[in-house]
Order: sequence, then structure tokens, then C-alpha cells
Amino acid sequence: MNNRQAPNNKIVLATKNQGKIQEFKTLFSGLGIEILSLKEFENVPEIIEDGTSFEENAKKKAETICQFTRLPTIADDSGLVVDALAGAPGINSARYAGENATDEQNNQKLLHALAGIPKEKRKARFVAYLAFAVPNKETIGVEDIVEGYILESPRGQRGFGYDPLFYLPELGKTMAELDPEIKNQISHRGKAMRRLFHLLKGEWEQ
Ligand SMILES: O=c1nc[nH]c2c1ncn2[C@H]1C[C@H](O)[C@@H](COP(=O)(O)OP(=O)(O)OP(=O)(O)O)O1
Ligand SMILES: [Mg+2]
Repeated sequence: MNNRQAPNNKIVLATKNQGKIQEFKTLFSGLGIEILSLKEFENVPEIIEDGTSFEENAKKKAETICQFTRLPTIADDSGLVVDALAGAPGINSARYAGENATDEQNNQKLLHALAGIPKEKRKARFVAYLAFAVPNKETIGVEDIVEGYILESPRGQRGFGYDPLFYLPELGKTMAELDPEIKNQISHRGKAMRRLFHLLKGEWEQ
């Protein structure tokens, strides 16, 4: 049996973010793999996201939780990169308005930071780095992005995080106005997960 095969078809998702958990459950549905999030474990070690890149933080999350659970573990480190803000909030997206900031507070801070900046200069991208850690193996990772613009006020009720401010010109909608399946088709996270499936497919089929 290959080391990266999922024992008992369980994979741990190293996050407590309910929005991410929901999206990953949809991405894995029908594959016969059970996704366990950190909500299903007790005494989970605290992970300080002190890396200097999405990759470093994702690998730290995946490896810490893999050591703790001894199960194959996926971690997602993601965020919003805004050109007019020199790449901010970037890897600090979750903590943009403070350590325990709500999505609402982060969105407000983003709107203030971009006040007065015209539409064509509000270009941004979501980035997701997914790290996959297995006991005694080198961690692998993939990254993907989706490009859009930051609106001047929120639109839509779905999704999470910065979704209500993130406008997709091709669709004429914000991320928060998309059906969850459509978001997974076009999102940074959905695209990165399909890359990871592709990478692992060969190994799981051996
Ligand atoms: O599809 C998305 N739609 C909207 N916003 C998003 C998305 N993807 C990431 N984001 C934002 C939310 C959060 O402000 C930050 C992720 O921060 P990040 O540290 O990776 O996640 P987190 O702290 O919420 O959960 P955890 O670290 O336990 O996985 O980027
Ligand atoms: Mg985080």
C-alpha cells in the first residue's frame, strides 16, 4: 500500500473555518472519502500562522495536524491580494482588522483602505495554497488563483470572508452571489483542489 493512500478513506481538513469545510465537503462528495475537520477533534494544538507565504503557513498547518492525528491531512492557507494595496491583506487576510476580526470587520477595513480608488484600479485575486501531509512523507502542495475586482459595497449572501466584495466581471456577479457548485468550479480553492486530486490520482491508483 502506498504511503499517501488514505487509510480507511479518511482525510483530515486542518481548519475550523466553516466556509472552507463546506466547500471541501462538496469537492470530496461522491469520492468515498470522509472529511474530518478540526471540529471533530479535541485538544487540537494551536497553530500560529507566522510564515511569510501562503505555502509556509499551509505546510505548517498540514504538518502540525498530521503529526497530531497521524492521518493524511489537507490544510488551506488562502487570502485576498489587492494590487492597489501592494498585495495586502494577503497572508494576513484573516487577521486584517485584528487578531479575532470577523469577516464583516475585515470587509469594512478593506473598503476604507480602497476608498476613493476608481473601479479599474481595484483589481484583486484570491489565492489558495493547499498542502497535503502524510506521516513520514514529504508534504506536497499546489496553488491556484481567481482574479476579480473589489466592489464599493457588498453584494450577495453566500460564501464567506471577502466573497461579497469580490466581483467576477465574466459572470457579472460577486462570489457571494454564486451557487456553491459554481463557486467551486471557478474559485482559487476549487481549482487548487482539482490540481491536488490530479497529483494524488496516480498515487492512489497504484
Ligand atoms: O473563498 C474565499 N472567499 C472569501 N474569502 C476568502 C476565501 N478564501 C480565503 N478567504 C479569506 C478569508 C480569510 O480572511 C482568509 C483566509 O485565512 P486562512 O488563515 O487561510 O483561514 P482561516 O484563518 O479562516 O482558517 P484556517 O487557518 O483555520 O484554515 O482569506
Ligand atoms: Mg488561519
